[in-house]
Amino acid sequence: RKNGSPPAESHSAPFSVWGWLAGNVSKNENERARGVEAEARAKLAMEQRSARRMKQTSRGQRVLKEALEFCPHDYSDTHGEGTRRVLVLYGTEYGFSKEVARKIAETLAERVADCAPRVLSTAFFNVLEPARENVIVMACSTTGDGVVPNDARDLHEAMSAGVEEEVIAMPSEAAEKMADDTQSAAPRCDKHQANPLFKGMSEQNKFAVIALGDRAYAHYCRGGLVFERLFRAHTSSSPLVSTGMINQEDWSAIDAWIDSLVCALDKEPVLRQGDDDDYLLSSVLELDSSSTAKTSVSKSAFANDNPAELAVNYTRSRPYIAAVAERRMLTKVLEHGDKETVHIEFDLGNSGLDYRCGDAVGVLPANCPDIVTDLLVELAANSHDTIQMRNGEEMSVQEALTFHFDLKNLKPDLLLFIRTRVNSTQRALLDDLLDGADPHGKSEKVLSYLHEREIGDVLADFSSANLQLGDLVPYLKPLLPRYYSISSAPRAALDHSAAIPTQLPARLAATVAVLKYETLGRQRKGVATTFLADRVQVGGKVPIFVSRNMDFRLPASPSVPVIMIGPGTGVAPFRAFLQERLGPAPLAPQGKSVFGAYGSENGASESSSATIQASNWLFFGCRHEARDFLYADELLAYERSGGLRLVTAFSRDQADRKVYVQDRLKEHGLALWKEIDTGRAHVYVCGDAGKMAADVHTALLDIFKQHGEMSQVGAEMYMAGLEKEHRYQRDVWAS
Ligand SMILES: Cc1cc2nc3c(=O)[nH]c(=O)nc-3n(C[C@H](O)[C@H](O)[C@H](O)COP(=O)(O)O)c2cc1C
Repeated sequence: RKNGSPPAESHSAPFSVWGWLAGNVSKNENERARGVEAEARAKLAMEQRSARRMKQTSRGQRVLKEALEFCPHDYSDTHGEGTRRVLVLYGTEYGFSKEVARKIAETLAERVADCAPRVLSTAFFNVLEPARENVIVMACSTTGDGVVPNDARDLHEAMSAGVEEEVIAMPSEAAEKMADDTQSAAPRCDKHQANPLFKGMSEQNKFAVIALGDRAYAHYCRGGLVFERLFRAHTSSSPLVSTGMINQEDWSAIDAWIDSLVCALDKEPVLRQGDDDDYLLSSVLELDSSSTAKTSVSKSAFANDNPAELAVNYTRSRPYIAAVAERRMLTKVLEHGDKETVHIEFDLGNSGLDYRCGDAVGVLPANCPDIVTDLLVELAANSHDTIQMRNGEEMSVQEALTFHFDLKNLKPDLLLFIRTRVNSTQRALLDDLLDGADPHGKSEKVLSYLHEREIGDVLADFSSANLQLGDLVPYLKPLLPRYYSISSAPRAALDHSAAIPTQLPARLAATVAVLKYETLGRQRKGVATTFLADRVQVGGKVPIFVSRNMDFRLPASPSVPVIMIGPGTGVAPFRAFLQERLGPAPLAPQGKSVFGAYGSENGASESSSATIQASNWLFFGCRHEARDFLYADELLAYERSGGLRLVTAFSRDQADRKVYVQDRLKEHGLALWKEIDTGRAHVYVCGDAGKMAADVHTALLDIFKQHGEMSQVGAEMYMAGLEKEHRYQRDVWAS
């Protein structure tokens, strides 16, 4: 700092020694004080660093220990000669792959001789020494638009070093074909360039992959398939068994794949490890005995973690309990069937919870008290009774049913269990229902029966079973977090925006379409959406955390044009994008109606080209301008200010035909083509992964064909090029 000027921040720092001294002491004293201040600052920084390190290390230790607790084996028996070291790694976004990994480990421990399976999250891959594992089994899901889950990203990056790029970016169909063929050639991996962690891997290190996904998505099981190819590259060999590709939660297919793995391992010669120590076990044992925060984990497991991130890294198991700061309805319900969508804002207080535009918020919901009460009555249970959870923890029945169990999405094997408890009349009914079902009780008939029912309905149908809650626990799924695209820009982004007059409070907003429907003559409610829209009050608390979405990011330069396509709640991340680029919407003074107040005369609004200076283009669609035009006032205000080019498609506002965003895209085909090809625009799509995303994709290809004069293949290659340059990004979900 020149001229001894005080550090800029001391003016605003509430307890700054400097700020206090400056107004009260002479020049000499000032200088001495500055020295004291500098010393105090250095000491504080050191203390903070050491506190962060403690937090970082103890968090790492706890998680590693938690992860390894899934090991069904007694380690002490498994170090002898002939024991196979099997590591089951999982990469998960929503927890299903972890469940599958656990089942794999349990089965292998039970059915394969000389096998010591352990389970570990991919998030902790850097404690691994992959070359010292006899077998690595990987269970990995796919998220976003065909990418690996967040917790597997670092592993993906580390394994990708030195591997030819085409292998990593291989299209799904080719990858699927390869996955089916255990003999196809291994992709090339340059061992000199490889990450040191994987350098020692060879064909001695066997591997197998099970990819969890959903056929509704364009890139089916791509996350697992990418890892399969990376393992092929590093070991220069093929998987032990064909890669499993699992659609949704198909446990029969999972069991069949595990069976094939058991057979393959039975046939494999038992290899003895050169060393008897299990390095992973040693790490955990060391953790057990370490009372201080020494970095005992081999290879400094958490060296890559960014301490700043760790300090504010709330997760689904350690969420931030946020207060609801604001909630408002974004739609008007005029008749039965109209959509209900709410805007909800969480106060982030001093949490330090950090997010970026494009990220999603994970919400841990609570079940509706009516369902819980009905179930307590059905089970003749007292809410204060206690119950033992799967992890051994005891809690009240009320708490377990409210926060921990999914009471709506039921597993088919629940019916198989109930069948063992009912009287003969009800057993005959169940036999009929289960006729033709697989060993897990799954069939089309069973799924459609369960689809219409919640747990209380099933228990009422088979009341003679006389069940206790404890009986049901193994058959109930855990209540999972729900994810919503964040519809606000973080304060940090807004602070940098020229348009912000004052600092805004740290908040996080979500846009939630409320799910209400009827089955069997009863009103049903979506768990999380009605929790957020109806049950939690302003000021009430909600556990939240952030789910990163690295594949949905604004270009670094604010001058790069963006084309945003987001019908319905798909507009959520684009509201955040607009806030980041333009500042909060320049709303008109209070008193204007939210709906249609600024719309153009013919109902569909579009800015006149004379006023457009913006490189922000938004295609929004909904049913009716007057009912579900989300954030109409804000979007139209941006448009009026010249910051946004807005194109709307109100599908049901014209009697003769329905108009969707893809139709509007085609109407603006030439201008879009110029913006993409000449302007180097980035294109974003958010919303329904099924019909909307596919139709928009086709519309874009048609535009490339027509205005770029390309063939179908040429247009597809052009699109692939955009994707590779991250200029075509999608945040889509299957409804
Ligand atoms: C937002 C979202 C995006 C998804 N994207 C894909 C995808 O691109 N391809 C796919 O096969 N499955 C996709 N899925 C389905 C998941 O992979 C599937 O539900 C899996 O069982 C989840 O496992 P996990 O809980 O371990 O993450 C997606 C699911 C969600 C919620």
